[in-house]
Amino acid sequence: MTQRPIKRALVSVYDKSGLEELALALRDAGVDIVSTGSTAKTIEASGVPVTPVEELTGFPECLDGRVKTLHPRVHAGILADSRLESHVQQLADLGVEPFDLVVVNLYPFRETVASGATPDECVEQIDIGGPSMVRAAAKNHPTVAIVTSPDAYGDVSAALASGGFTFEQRRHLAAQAFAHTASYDATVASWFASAYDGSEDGWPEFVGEAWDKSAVLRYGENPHQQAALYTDGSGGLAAAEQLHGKEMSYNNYVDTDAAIRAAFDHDRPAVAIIKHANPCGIAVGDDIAQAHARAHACDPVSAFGGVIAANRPVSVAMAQQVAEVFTEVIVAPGYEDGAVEVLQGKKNIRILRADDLGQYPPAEIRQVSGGVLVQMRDQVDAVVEADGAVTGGDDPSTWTLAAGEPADEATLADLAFAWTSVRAVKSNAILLAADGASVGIGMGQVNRVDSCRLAVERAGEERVRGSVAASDAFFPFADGPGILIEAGVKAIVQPGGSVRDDETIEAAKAAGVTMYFTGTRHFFH
Ligand SMILES: NC(=O)c1ncn([C@@H]2O[C@H](COP(=O)(O)O)[C@@H](O)[C@H]2O)c1NC=O
Repeated sequence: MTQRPIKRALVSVYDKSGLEELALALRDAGVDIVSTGSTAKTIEASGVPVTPVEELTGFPECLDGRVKTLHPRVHAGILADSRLESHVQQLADLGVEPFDLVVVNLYPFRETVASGATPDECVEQIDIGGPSMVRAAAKNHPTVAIVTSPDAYGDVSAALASGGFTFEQRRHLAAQAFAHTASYDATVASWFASAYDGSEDGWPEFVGEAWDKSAVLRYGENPHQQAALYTDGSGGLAAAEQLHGKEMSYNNYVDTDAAIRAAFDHDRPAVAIIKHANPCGIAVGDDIAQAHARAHACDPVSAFGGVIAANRPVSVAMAQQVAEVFTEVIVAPGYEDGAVEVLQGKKNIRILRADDLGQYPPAEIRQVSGGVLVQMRDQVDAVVEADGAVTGGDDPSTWTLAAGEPADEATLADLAFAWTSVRAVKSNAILLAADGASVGIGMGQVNRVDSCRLAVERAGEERVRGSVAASDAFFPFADGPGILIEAGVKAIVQPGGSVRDDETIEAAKAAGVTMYFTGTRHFFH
């Protein structure tokens, strides 16, 4: 279908950015502007003639702005289908002039909720008239162009210069507009559902999420799968700034998220190196370079082509270490002067930065066929401070000594580190640690005894002796601990709770190995 010239526009925007430029462009193109309250005042102040909407409706804006544009003279002007002679005739009979362009953006409901406003203040920010106009204009896209974002004002100027939006452009704008109101309503409905639905089980009857496309990825997990990245606008990895390197792939995102999860569990400077969503090294250190060196030493073979997360700004010393190893991605809250330049020496490394890494919403969602599972996120409360002190719900002071002598301070700090770190390893997970660094990790096995074997084998005879072990869940049999004990592990931390705990405790006692029960497990599938 052909272009439709823009002769009359309705403008009603909460976000006034770019409004003056838009108004000037409309005026220069000879477009009549009708507008609401403070939008009209802003337009007028820029010297552009504007008709207040009250003049059109013959009705004053009232109820603190709850009623401004909710009027047949507005909505008939938006909804008349210019292709239908009957609509054109009816407008003429009613003395209503049609609109060709509607520019609306909505009250900031999400931002108001996030600001900690009272329920009444949040409810007042639910836009009613705005979405009505947006939906009406989007429905009538064969006639009307709908613009919901200041980002599209440049397109309006271009359309004015070229004789109007084409049908395809109006249809595209309509799709954007319906996505905008759907996202807005999902936010409002989720807020109501979680704040007021009154379910006795504590779970809202409705969960709504809206994501906006942020990037088309080269492919998905495999080259034959198409993929894209969508964001919820809350920041995090999906919004991280890329400072260097090739574009992020689907697998890069998955692995980088796993790396962030692993590194940001620790309070001390920490580095996690991930391959295929599992850590091949996690370590804390006095500084970030030391943490990286220790994490890398855990499994240098697997660290090749890995994804690295640091929970502190990357120093030049760390960057120099990283630059020696082929690395897919590095992500950190910042980079000290000169560190990026050192890393850039590697052409392909993707360098990411974000201020808010490690902050996840309290609930997480996983898709299954026909639905989604929603659970509260597994949190780690055990925090190892620089002086080795541990605080929080996974605090060793809450653990039960099940076998052997109480651990000395250094051993207890290592157990706490291992316990915190094993949370980031896919189940069944066994993590061996020494001096604040993993030395052997057994991950993702379908039985715990194989994970023990793998961890011991990865650590090697020398490093396993005198190390400590953490198991993400209880040992169902004494065979797993038997492998760890025989290899020379000096202390073990595990949740406990198996019907055969006695056998495991006996094995530890017999070998003089310290064993703690945490009472908490950290499965990660
Ligand atoms: N109630 C109405 O009739 C109504 N019509 C438009 N609005 C909103 O009012 C805002 C613009 O108002 P103002 O021009 O006064 O700043 C826009 O965000 C628009 O979405 C309305 N406000 C809320 O529903």
